[in-house]
Amino acid sequence: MSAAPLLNIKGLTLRYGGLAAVEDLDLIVAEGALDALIGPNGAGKTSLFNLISGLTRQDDGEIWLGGARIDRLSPSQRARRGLARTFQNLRLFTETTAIENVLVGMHLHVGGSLLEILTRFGRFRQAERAAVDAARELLAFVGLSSVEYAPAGSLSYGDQRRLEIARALAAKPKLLLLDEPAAGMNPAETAALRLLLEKLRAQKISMLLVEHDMSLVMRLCDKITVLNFGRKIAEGPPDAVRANPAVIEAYLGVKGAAHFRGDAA
Ligand SMILES: Nc1ncnc2c1ncn2[C@@H]1O[C@H](COP(=O)(O)OP(=O)(O)OP(=O)(O)O)[C@@H](O)[C@H]1O
Repeated sequence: MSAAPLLNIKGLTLRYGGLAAVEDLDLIVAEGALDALIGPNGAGKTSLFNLISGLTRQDDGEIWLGGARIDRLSPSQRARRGLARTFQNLRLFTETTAIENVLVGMHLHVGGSLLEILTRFGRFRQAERAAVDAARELLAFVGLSSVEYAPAGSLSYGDQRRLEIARALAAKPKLLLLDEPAAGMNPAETAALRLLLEKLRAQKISMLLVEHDMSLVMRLCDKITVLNFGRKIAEGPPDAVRANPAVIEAYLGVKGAAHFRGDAA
């Protein structure tokens, strides 16, 4: 039995001149799913994340979230509808503390501008106490309790990635888009990330992740969609995708079929 679609993408197309970065793409993320989007460099993964989150506008097609069409909304309107994302290149406020970074992610719910939250100003003071408690809980959830008041930029790379996830979670998203969450992580950090994503799945947060770490993707995800040159070339559970000849061929020039065994390299 398949769950209702939370994200429903229909015929999505984005062109840069003569090049289709994303072409006639259909994609569904079901409620509660933990799905992955993979493909060789330049396949269109980041372009698709930018389209979903509203940083880029499509040339064709539709994006629906929770039964409402969102593809004409601004990024912040989409965020208010329950969409959150992390970025391939971290986008934390490095000079401010970990907890303040989470509080910034919460501003959709607490009310008030970034500046007002950071300066603890005016009528937001009352809401602030509850927000700080919630931010603490989120930091504990991702395993960062011990560094609440450390500047974000002083944290290890793996901790900064987890802080980005905490900040994204602060907006209470229905769907979390994770752009290469394991990039640059050591094996211990990747193992901790995997546990974190499993905890999020247990909390019924739907996730779509772009990830090059095949071991992580193969072990963790319900469904994998494979892009190549902007088009979907395969989709299905990990076992089916890793055995798919079109997928192996798409990666052959990159790292070869061994890429898909899901073994730690
Ligand atoms: N702003 C842009 N202008 C022109 N072409 C672009 C632009 N952004 C992306 N592209 C092209 O669109 C295609 C898809 O790029 P995209 O970055 O989405 O791929 P990707 O799958 O995320 O790659 P990677 O794994 O390297 O991050 C590529 O051919 C890329 O060169």
